[in-house]
Amino acid sequence: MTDASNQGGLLDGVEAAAGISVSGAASVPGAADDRAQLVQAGVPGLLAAKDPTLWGPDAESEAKIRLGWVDTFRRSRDLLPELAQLREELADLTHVVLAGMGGSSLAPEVIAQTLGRPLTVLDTTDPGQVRAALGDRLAQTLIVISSKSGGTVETDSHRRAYWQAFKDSGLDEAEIGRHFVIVTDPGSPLETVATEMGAALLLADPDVGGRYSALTAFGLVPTALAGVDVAELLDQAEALLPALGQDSDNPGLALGVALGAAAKNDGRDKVALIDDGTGIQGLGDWAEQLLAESTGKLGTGILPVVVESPDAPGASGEDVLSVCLGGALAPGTVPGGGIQPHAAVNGPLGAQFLTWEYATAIAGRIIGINPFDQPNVTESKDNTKHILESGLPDEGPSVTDGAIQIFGDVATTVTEALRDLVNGIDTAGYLAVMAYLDRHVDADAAKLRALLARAGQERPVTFGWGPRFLHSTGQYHKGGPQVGSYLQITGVVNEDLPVPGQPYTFGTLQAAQAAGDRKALADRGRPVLHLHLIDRAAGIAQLLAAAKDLK
Ligand SMILES: O=P(O)(O)OC[C@H]1O[C@H](O)[C@H](O)[C@@H](O)[C@@H]1O
Repeated sequence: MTDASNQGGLLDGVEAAAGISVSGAASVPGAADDRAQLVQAGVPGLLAAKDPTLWGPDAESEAKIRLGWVDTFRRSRDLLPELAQLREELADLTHVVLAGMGGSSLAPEVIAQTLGRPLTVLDTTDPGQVRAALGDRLAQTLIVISSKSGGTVETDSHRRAYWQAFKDSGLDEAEIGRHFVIVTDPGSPLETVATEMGAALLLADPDVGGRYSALTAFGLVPTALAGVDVAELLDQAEALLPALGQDSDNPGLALGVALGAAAKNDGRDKVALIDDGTGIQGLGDWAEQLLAESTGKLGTGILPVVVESPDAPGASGEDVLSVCLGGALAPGTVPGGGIQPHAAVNGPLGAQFLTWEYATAIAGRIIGINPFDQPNVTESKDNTKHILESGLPDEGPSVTDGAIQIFGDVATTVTEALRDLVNGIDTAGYLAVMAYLDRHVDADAAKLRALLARAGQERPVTFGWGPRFLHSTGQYHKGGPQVGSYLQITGVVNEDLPVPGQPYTFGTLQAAQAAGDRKALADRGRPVLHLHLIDRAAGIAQLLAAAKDLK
């Protein structure tokens, strides 16, 4: 392993096109050779032309129906007139809520946050968070139900809860239908449901997988309804496409080679996605799903680690490729205040989406996996289904320390349990913090990531809200290298919420999701510490204090 960090103010080698620049990527050891091989095989041009053979015969049938993202911006333009009309017809519904998991909500969240339009994103089963959304400006709410498969349990539960809430508010069925917009793939069960509900229906590009769907109806419908000028994003992607077919001046190729070569040749199989603070908000969370689900399989993969800022713990490390991402810096510049990254990706959001998608497909070819499947995602879902049918596991805490119950015979205090977990992280491993909590009310729980990274002997630490991360890093945890340690945090539910028409509540569903994933991880023999907060605010404060104490 060599130190590819750059100590100067500028990163070596800038590759730029259509406003997007990738700097520094060429300095990754082995990158030049990997790139030469790709160029010799004609890969840049073939990928831009959607050749499904690039990942080998096993991946070919899937790749055939999953490369639409390359030029989906063309087909997405067909949505624009309908979206403009819908926005006009529904102008009185000023509070736009999006219910969707993983690829059906991560891109719209980045788009809305970055372009400054309000969008409430519901990607949780936490009863408090769902209840708060339902209670917020219901009469003015337009709820977008987004699901590619049409069968995702969280999203179906949100649909049911909103329908019931509108009903309880005194609306008749025709009036309720007007508050719903459905986004799904042609032929999905949700398409039929939309018709039955009398909801507006917008169909997505079926040749694009969920995590590559930023510039399809999944990214565009909720954000356009929230007031974003989405045509601009499509223009930015369109401007980039010609460069993606080239062997040089191709930012997507530069980034993909850097990601793949760092993992394959340089032992840097974790990538820190560092928000450079220049205006694109949440892109790391979106790229996290793209990289984790696309590469984390067959015991290999690239672990994305979303890092809050360049000076946050975990932005660098001996097995970490440090990549700054943002919108406003000039090519070759890096943000001040923190580490010098290996690479920086600057440029407009529409082009960022396409660059990262292309780069992920290139990295997938270099590390030898199919970047379009997610073979292990169903495992936790199946466990959850089974638990919902047979009941939650009958287990009690081994000890209660203050506001926190500790499960498993691991330690007598939270500090001790955390210390043991952190000290036990594998040499090449990582710690994943998985919080099944309300990401607004319990937002402070996310501070654990940096605190544990500081205490974690230079090991990468990721943070995910459950069940949202199950649709993102969850695939990597189960399909990637088996070197993870896991901290699962659950919390008391003071006021549960039924899922209308189902025999379970949101609280039970959330607990079953946590238990299902715990089982999937424990079955692999990985260390899983389960802490349950019997008072959420006090428990989070206690956890943060304990994590601070570790150093
Ligand atoms: O859009 P949906 O079909 O509801 O899927 C939402 C998410 O579900 C699964 O977890 C997939 O692994 C994700 O890639 C997907 O984004």
